[in-house]
Amino acid sequence: MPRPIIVTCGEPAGIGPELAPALHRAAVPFVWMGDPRHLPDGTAWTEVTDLAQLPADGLAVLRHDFAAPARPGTPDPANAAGVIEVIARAVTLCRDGAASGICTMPIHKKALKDGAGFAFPGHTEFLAHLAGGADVAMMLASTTVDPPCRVVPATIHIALSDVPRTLTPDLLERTIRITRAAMIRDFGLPAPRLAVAGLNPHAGEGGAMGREEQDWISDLVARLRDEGLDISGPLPADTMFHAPARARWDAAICAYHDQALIPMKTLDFSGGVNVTLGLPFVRTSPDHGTAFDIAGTGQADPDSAIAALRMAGQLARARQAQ
Ligand SMILES: NC(=O)C1=CN([C@@H]2O[C@H](COP(=O)(O)OP(=O)(O)OC[C@H]3O[C@@H](n4cnc5c(N)ncnc54)[C@H](O)[C@@H]3O)[C@@H](O)[C@H]2O)C=CC1
Ligand SMILES: NCC(=O)COP(=O)(O)O
Repeated sequence: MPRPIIVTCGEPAGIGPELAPALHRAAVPFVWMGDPRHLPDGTAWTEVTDLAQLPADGLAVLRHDFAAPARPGTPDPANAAGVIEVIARAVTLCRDGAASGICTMPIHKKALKDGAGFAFPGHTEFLAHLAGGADVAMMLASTTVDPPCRVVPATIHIALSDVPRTLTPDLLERTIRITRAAMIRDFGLPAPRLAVAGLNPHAGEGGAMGREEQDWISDLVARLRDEGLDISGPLPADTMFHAPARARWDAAICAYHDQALIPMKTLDFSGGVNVTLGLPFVRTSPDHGTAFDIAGTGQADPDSAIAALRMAGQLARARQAQ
């Protein structure tokens, strides 16, 4: 049997735990790690201790006891440490070879900061840290639209006012190279076509609306193209995401979070998958967050989580075949 994917429980007060019973639809061997008290009432689950021996039926649970039960919509600071421990434990299982990847359910960053002093903006940076300081990038990938929309923000969880000084030539070049390597290694595209979004409206319109494109982004893209990369840009971001434009690239490297995530989530919110590129193990996640406003109401759509688990299985198989 292939090694399973670990599904981390995420924030117990969010929608993560209630998505677990639907995940079998991904048709990927997986184990859910968390506190069984946080699963929806009536969930059929079986505790596993050996990842090579999964039960034939019901939800396989790798137990991690938390300090407190969950109250949907209201995170308990006492549970913050457990959320973090589960992620770290999943990484250890991957690195030990017992699991083939991780699919994380959403965390609430502020709840973890307030409850346990979590010092990372999100999973992406925490996982990079656990991997010994890996150079990573965040990709959001659609799964149900054609042509696909795969976007990689070069800057991630920072204030918009900090973007221009944080987006350096070094950061953009590293993000482009991480993206290209992952498209080849993980997505099976030997010659990925990359597009780079401009920072400013109309990609600066020749300096009339901002200078970064003229001052350095164009030169960086030209240098990488001379090196042999199939790369275009800087492109005006407002006209690069409609279907005929997406048909010209396999992944778009964007300047900042919302420039990347708004088009992807608008096109495919229920099929969107968050993938961390550049890690030594596979990690995916649904594109949505903890959705406290609907947690515990039964309204949560499991499709993005199912797509994320399915993609984790695909990426893990691709790596195992290498
Ligand atoms: N991978 C992760 O751990 C992620 C964590 N987050 C975190 O989640 C928290 C809440 O973030 P928000 O910006 O409010 O985004 P959100 O995605 O949690 O919610 C935005 C809106 O979409 C709805 N929604 C989200 N997922 C849904 C689903 N599966 N089915 C039906 N409706 C759904 C919610 O009810 C809400 O109205 C924040 O702390 C954020 O940092 C956000 C994205 C990813
Ligand atoms: N907006 C995407 C997001 O918050 C996911 O962050 P991460 O937890 O995957 O780093």
